[in-house]
Amino acid sequence: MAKLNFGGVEENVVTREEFPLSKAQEVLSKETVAVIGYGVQGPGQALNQKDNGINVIVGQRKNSKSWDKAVRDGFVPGETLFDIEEALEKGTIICYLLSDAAQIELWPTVKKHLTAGKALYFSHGFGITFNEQTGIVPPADVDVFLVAPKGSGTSLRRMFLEGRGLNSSFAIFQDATGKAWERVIALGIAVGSGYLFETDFKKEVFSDLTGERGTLMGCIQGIFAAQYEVLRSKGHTPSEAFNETVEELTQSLMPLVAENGMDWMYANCSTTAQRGALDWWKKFRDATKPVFEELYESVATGKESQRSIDLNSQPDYREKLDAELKELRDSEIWQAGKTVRGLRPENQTVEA
Ligand SMILES: NC(=O)c1ccc[n+]([C@@H]2O[C@H](COP(=O)([O-])OP(=O)(O)OC[C@H]3O[C@@H](n4cnc5c(N)ncnc54)[C@H](O)[C@@H]3O)[C@@H](O)[C@H]2O)c1
Ligand SMILES: CC(C)(O)[C@@H](O)C(=O)O
Ligand SMILES: [Mg+2]
Ligand SMILES: [Mg+2]
Repeated sequence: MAKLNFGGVEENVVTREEFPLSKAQEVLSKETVAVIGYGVQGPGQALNQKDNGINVIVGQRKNSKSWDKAVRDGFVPGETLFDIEEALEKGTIICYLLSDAAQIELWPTVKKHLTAGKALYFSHGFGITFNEQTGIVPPADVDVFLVAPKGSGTSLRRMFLEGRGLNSSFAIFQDATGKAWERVIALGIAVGSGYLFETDFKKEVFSDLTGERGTLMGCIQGIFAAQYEVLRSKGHTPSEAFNETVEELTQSLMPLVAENGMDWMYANCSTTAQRGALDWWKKFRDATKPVFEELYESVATGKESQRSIDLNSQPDYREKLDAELKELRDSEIWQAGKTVRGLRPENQTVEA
């Protein structure tokens, strides 16, 4: 592993130079990688592995939309696409990419097919860390590890097609064969990771649940809503409020942060903006830090995982979820956003 300096802290990471695709192909040459589940991560990981020359098959419920999508994506029924049980039987590495809640339901079936020497692969530490809630306890004679791409499966695939890579963490929970390290790293490279950083199952799930409830999704939606509502209540138009809250951030400023960091983005704004943003960021940090502490605690005590399991197991959960998402979609801010996106020059049809 390469030892690199991350802001003064040394970390061991795996880069693509150090562990090239050719090495991953060699390590996985005798394996059948069975990707179980074809939702969001399933397609990204299965297609990237397929394009990277790995022997990958997909296991998915027949007569489902995801089965049809797998067929459209080039997986062939009876050759590289099977129902879940058949894929579990054929796979030497089982990539368990059902939703975290569905993993609980299917676990007895998966366990049955985990014969000695196989590997069980996750993209989340959820099932293993919260095993008192999930009942997922693998047999001792299989490897158990994870590669957790730090982003959506949609981005994993898009970035792969653009010749880029999405960073992933990796962790080994159980090394029964003595080959867990090379197997997990090979898979991490094959699914299209940028670089791989080491974690453990508990840290992965604690950070991931915090991140998605926090700055990546929950918190960002919360602060968007707060600023938008204040601007609207003070008489600003939806167009002004949306541009000043979301559009400028995603289209202009975050790409600058992605390219060269926050200080560089600051340096490319006016001295007036810099002064104000330097004055105000610590107030926002101090206002939100207690909420992040509360959130982390809720994750670490198992409250968040239990809530997710309980709600997902309700028979009408899908409809309730759709209603909540519709409320978000129908809110003024995101309806205004729809109009704004439609006005981006690249989204407008050219008139004759
Ligand atoms: N969504 C992401 O981009 C993302 C990112 C990083 C990690 N992960 C992790 O990857 C794993 C897969 O997540 P996902 O978002 O791709 O899952 P998902 O919610 O998209 O579901 C995946 C598949 O599960 C199948 N499924 C659902 N219920 C089922 C059941 N009862 N029986 C059989 N099949 C069932 C669906 O048909 C679908 O093909 C999870 O552990 C998740 O935490 C996801
Ligand atoms: C894409 C995310 C938010 O990073 C992932 O953690 C998920 O659960 O979908
Ligand atoms: Mg997550
Ligand atoms: Mg995540």
